[in-house]
Amino acid sequence: MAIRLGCIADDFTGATDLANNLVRAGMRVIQLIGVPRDGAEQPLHAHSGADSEADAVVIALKSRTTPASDAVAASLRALDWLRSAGAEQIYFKYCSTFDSTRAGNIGPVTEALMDALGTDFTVATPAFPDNGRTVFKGHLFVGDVLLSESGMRHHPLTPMTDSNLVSVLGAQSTRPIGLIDHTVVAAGADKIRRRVEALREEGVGAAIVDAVSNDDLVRLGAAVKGLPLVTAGSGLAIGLPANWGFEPSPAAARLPAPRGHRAVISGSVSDATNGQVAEFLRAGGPAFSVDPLRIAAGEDVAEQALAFAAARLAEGPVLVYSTEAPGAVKDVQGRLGAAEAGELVEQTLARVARGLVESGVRQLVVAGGETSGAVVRALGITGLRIGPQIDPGVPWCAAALPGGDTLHIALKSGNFGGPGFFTTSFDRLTAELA
Ligand SMILES: Nc1ncnc2c1ncn2[C@@H]1O[C@H](COP(=O)(O)OP(=O)(O)OP(=O)(O)O)[C@@H](O)[C@H]1O
Ligand SMILES: O=C(O)[C@@H](O)C(=O)CO
Repeated sequence: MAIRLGCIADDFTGATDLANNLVRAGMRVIQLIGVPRDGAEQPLHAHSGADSEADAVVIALKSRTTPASDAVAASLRALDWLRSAGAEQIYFKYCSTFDSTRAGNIGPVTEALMDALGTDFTVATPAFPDNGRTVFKGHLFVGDVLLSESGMRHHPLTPMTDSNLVSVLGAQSTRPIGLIDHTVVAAGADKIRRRVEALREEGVGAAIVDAVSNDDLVRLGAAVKGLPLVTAGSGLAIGLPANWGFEPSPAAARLPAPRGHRAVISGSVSDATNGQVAEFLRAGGPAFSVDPLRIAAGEDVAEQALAFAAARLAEGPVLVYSTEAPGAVKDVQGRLGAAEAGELVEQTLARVARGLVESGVRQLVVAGGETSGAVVRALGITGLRIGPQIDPGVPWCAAALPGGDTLHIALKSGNFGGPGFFTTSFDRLTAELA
């Protein structure tokens, strides 16, 4: 089997977000957790818990905040794998809030991929209008405010204090960065292509592209047909599958029927997840709170959580969460150290995930990018087949557990999902696939 589109994503939940948009536009997609070690021959069904057919493969890396040289090396390994699997075009996926620093990693990875592909031009747009991310005159908006006025300005690792993406990407790149603005994008694919040629002649290496609507992304998608490399958030994915003749079809999202118990593990501390936990508690769902200070004091909190869950799994989804409001998280971080607190919580939630699966959970929602990485690794999952969307950016997926069983799993990025996500996601799975 040869794939059409090969994708490299800089984190786990971001990879699923991209895969979701490709599936919605008609491609069958498999997401791999890291670059497979055994090379291109490795059968994809070993990763996905379903058949091996895929039109696109998304390789999920953890390269958003690593040193730039590590991110480049991992991305080039992923590129090699995707090219040997037949990929005709490469898509580098980063965050819709352009999470990066002056050192990278969006610029360095983009330029390394351009060099390896021998291409002199690419596009860059984090626009994802379905989730409120739009780019206008090169400036990124999150909802109604500029990126630099959004919560992202306080991000601990990648504080985003400049909304002008031409200057943000310029600071991370050796090549000149240009702009394809909304007047060009609105005029259609031919006009965009002509602007690309003009920028190329000026020696521009990459252009930020305005997009304020899905229609803009569809026009851009048509215009970048045949470009060896595109770079974007997940939004551009809605415009690419049509270049190979794919059309939206429920068949692209088909997964095996769900079975087994249901659970939610939440280690995300974002505003959206805090709201989802509050809504689950308000509705009276069974929930166990993981307290990092008790883990640090030596209590076996994972065991306590599993005992709590075992008695309630038959009732419906059980939630195990460490999610707290920013003030409480800061307090814990002040006492334990931010990295140490994160590590303790991730290890505990990963053990809880293993125990829940041993207790028969086969439908699992995980909230938080880092948390998802820890859980997926603990469960020995190496790949996911992408199924139907729950909310923008979050699909259900099927994974093969090491014993051969299928686990339905949804990896929710911290900021995504509606307030009722922790219950509606299961209703959605039943409605779509049962
Ligand atoms: N109560 C808590 N106190 C301190 N740290 C916590 C607490 N709960 C979770 N954490 C840690 O905070 C980090 C949250 O990161 P994670 O990526 O999982 O979620 P997020 O940042 O909200 O989501 P995303 O990255 O998808 O936007 C993890 O390392 C987690 O272990
Ligand atoms: O693009 C986004 O916002 C998400 O897919 C993501 O990358 C979250 O980490």
